[in-house]
Amino acid sequence: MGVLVLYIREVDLKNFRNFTDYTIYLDKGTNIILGKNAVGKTNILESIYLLSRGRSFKTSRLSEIIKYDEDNFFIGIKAVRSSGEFTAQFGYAQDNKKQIKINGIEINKQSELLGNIYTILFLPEDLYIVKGNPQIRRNFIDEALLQIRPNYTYDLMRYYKVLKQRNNLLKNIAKKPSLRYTLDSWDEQIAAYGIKVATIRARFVETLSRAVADIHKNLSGGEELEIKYLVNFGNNIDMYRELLKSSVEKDITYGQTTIGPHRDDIKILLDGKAARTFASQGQQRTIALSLKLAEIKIIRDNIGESPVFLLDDVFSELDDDRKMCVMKNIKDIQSVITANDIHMDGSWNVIRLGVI
Ligand SMILES: Nc1ncnc2c1ncn2[C@@H]1O[C@H](COP(=O)(O)OP(=O)(O)OP(=O)(O)O)[C@@H](O)[C@H]1O
Repeated sequence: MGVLVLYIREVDLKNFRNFTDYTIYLDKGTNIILGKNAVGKTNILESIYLLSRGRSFKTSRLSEIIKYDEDNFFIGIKAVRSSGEFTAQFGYAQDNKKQIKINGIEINKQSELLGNIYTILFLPEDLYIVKGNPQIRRNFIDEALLQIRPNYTYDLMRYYKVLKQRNNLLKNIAKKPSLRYTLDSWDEQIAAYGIKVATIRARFVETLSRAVADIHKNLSGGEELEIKYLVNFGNNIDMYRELLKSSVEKDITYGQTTIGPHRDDIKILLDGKAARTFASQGQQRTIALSLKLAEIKIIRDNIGESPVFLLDDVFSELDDDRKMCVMKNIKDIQSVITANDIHMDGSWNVIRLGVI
């Protein structure tokens, strides 16, 4: 892992979404991108995220990002890091060609891009980490782990691969019961990988729960937040194997494995009550924000420097006290915040897009 980027100072965009040729200059601290709807504020966050993670949070098709009627896009980032200037460039042409350069040198594997610029993204829909279904919470944990512990990708991929194979076999057994004897070997594998995934997730949720409690108390003016990883298959491999065995008839009927970490959940408790059903929309948004801030703290503790915090439309539904508290909490890290307007005084860098 290279030296971590301390802060981004410039983003150059060419034919990127609605920008033909645009440069944005950022400060080390809080940056607020102001503008009316559809001027391209979120697109700027998307460009930074793309250079950090190698993919967009809006689309899986890079061709969609190219400005209409053009045939390629380019993003260039200049950053200041302890060892000097750092540059990263990402070019993509219509014919599916990517060109990625770090400090002017072309890299062949996209994975080499990762671990240079760390970002944490907050989107309005992150409210659904609290409010939505368990899959959204699992995704949040998995995404967080991928930045902190890149090898986790392999554990997760192996688990999902075996799960898919077991599910296919369950469907085949329904048609041809004599295949049933082959289940045992899959159960062994699925239990081994499943325990690994759940253990890594549970450990991370414990760390997250410790980190988020103080942050949330501070943001909310005293509310107690607690999160717990809920395993649906017991806490050891023997119990897991037993449960796989005892649910086999149900699994064959549904053609799906009903036990395992792909069904786990993360319980979020606000003052001891389930935040999913009990908390208000503003409280849920504050919880989501606290979780992201806790993620930043964990990355900082692990890596030694803070990620860049990208916040899309964070102020909607937060009252003035909570807004001020958010600004106070992020003042020591680099952040890029989009907003339609801002009615607060502070020493931040304001970038106005379009005519407002
Ligand atoms: N490939 C593209 N080429 C040109 N323009 C595009 C492309 N993709 C998206 N756009 C334009 O980008 C604009 C949306 O930008 P963005 O989502 O960043 O807006 P925003 O400023 O965040 O708005 P809001 O305040 O409503 O969230 C839309 O007008 C859309 O038409």
